[in-house]
Amino acid sequence: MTLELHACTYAYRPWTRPVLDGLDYRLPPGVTVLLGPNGAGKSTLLRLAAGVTRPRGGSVTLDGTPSGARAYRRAVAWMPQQVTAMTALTAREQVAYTGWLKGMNRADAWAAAATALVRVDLAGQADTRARRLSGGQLRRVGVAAALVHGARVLLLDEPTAGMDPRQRRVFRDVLATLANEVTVLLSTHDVADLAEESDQVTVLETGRVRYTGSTEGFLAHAPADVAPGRRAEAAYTALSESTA
Ligand SMILES: Nc1ncnc2c1ncn2[C@@H]1O[C@H](COP(=O)(O)OP(=O)(O)OP(=O)(O)O)[C@@H](O)[C@H]1O
Repeated sequence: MTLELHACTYAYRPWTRPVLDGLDYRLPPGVTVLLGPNGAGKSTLLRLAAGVTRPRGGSVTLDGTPSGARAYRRAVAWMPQQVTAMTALTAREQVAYTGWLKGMNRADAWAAAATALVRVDLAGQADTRARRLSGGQLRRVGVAAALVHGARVLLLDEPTAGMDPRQRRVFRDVLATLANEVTVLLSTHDVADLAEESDQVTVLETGRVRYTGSTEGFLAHAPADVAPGRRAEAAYTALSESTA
């Protein structure tokens, strides 16, 4: 299962400097955490990988299937940075609707939505209108929607933003169970929280891959005397401060 961006260029406006300029990126199996400062291009990369945005140049493929294809859309799930509550729908309806949009029949989508909500610890709110949920709960609806149709690649844009510590823990547990099933790329600013639990780390800076490789290799950038719980942050800082 190889998701690949090849020579991808993307600018939000034709006259502005591209956010990504000829980017080559290959997503390895397992869980990869995508780090980088504000504006580095993480969301843009995720949107291109999700096929919701088309590159101006280059290609995005999954085992050779182009991102515009229906098979690609079924295989890849994307959770946007802003999860929007669908007015009038309950949490379960919103998740089921995503499954239906991805090609599931209504009955399967309805059943899978319940299972996905259990996985993100939101079964108790299944019948609550999505617009009444808190920001953190709504993000969990977004995670459930990404899980509902059995995608093989999950692209999650800051999934833990706004979650309280308990919900972060739930999310990390979900991630641990997913690790053997699917390929995950998730962006986060919670360096300490997630980077040490991932298989790989990618650091993006001004649209360029500053580091991509094993989490172990990433952590090795931390100074030797750093306490174990602080290694990810220290490694990230060291990488950001070193010259390219
Ligand atoms: N809709 C848009 N229109 C114009 N420019 C945009 C738009 N979305 C993003 N950009 C610009 O593209 C660049 C990359 O943004 P992007 O959201 O991909 O970065 P990011 O790494 O996800 O940042 P953050 O950590 O703040 O979410 C930034 O300079 C941003 O201002």
